[in-house]
Amino acid sequence: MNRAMMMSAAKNLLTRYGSTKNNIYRCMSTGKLTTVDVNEKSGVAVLTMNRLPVNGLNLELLRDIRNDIDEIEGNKCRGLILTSASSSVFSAGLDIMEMYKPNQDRLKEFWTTLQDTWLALYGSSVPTAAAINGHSPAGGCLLATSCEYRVMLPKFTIGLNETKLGIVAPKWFMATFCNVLPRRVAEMALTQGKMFSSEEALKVGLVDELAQSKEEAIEKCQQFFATFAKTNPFARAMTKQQFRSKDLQQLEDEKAQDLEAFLFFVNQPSVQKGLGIYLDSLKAKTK
Ligand SMILES: CC/C=C\C/C=C\C/C=C\CCC/C=C/C(=O)SCCNC(=O)CCNC(=O)[C@H](O)C(C)(C)COP(=O)(O)OP(=O)(O)OC[C@H]1O[C@@H](n2cnc3c(N)ncnc32)[C@H](O)[C@@H]1OP(=O)(O)O
Repeated sequence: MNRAMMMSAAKNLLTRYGSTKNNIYRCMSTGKLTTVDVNEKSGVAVLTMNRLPVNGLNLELLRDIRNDIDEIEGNKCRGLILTSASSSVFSAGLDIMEMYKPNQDRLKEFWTTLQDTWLALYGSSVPTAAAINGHSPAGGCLLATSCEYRVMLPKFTIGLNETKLGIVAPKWFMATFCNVLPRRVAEMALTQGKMFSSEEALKVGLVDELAQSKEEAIEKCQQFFATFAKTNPFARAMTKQQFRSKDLQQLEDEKAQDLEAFLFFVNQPSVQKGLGIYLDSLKAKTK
């Protein structure tokens, strides 16, 4: 982050926090595939993904999440908890149908919206946490690890499994993973396409706590936010942004090249073939 960007971020944060210390704000749901509920007392917003059955991240769901994050930031919420309306899947990751035999204009829009959603979530000045109440592969894991804290229910799985699908996680997926895990653990897991059980994820630090129910997970996320009670919100947000600025700046600088690499990669006949086989295997499971 250069000096001008830092000053502008500081100005935004001062405007947000300057005179609002003890007030409670209300946020409103913006999306059709998401809901946002704000706890009137704590000011914490719960953003629920609601594209059942598996919260596949298609263009419309990503747009809704992105708009919600902007609205939660704008409404001066005290925290953002990301969770799912499904009782078994947090998010199945990117909707593979967006990448398989794609319409090229939509494909571009899809990837650009994913980039923007990540920039908004990873760079959010609002404290963020994920209540992971179901499986969370690939893009689902990206969303969860973009948050500052993770609480997961037992007996589910989480990880970046891209290599198992014959695709390569982009650099910013890897950076997000490395922000949570020791580099060696991250490299091993990424190259193996490893999906961690909830219990394994806790052990390596991919998640911070386990909870027995969604309600308990949300409560634990709220408790995490409470640890900031005696900190200055502006100083907290600036500190977070400085920790993450290198990763954020890298994607900002390379957005166009990243899009080009994605389009080139996804349009390779071998990748299309692999995605087709993977989709068939998923569908065969349900027959
Ligand atoms: C040199 C290169 C340099 C740089 C690289 C440049 C570019 C990189 C290029 C690409 C990067 C892309 C990064 C990709 C990220 C992703 O997120 S890819 C998606 C990965 N996701 C998965 O692998 C998860 C697959 N799903 C599951 O494992 C399971 O569905 C589940 C564990 C999540 C849930 O299990 P169940 O509850 O049993 O549900 P079902 O399996 O029965 O599924 C119900 C229904 O949903 C369909 N479905 C599931 N997941 C997806 C999905 N991700 N996309 C689309 N559709 C999905 C499934 O087929 C079922 O459909 P129906 O049979 O009901 O029609």
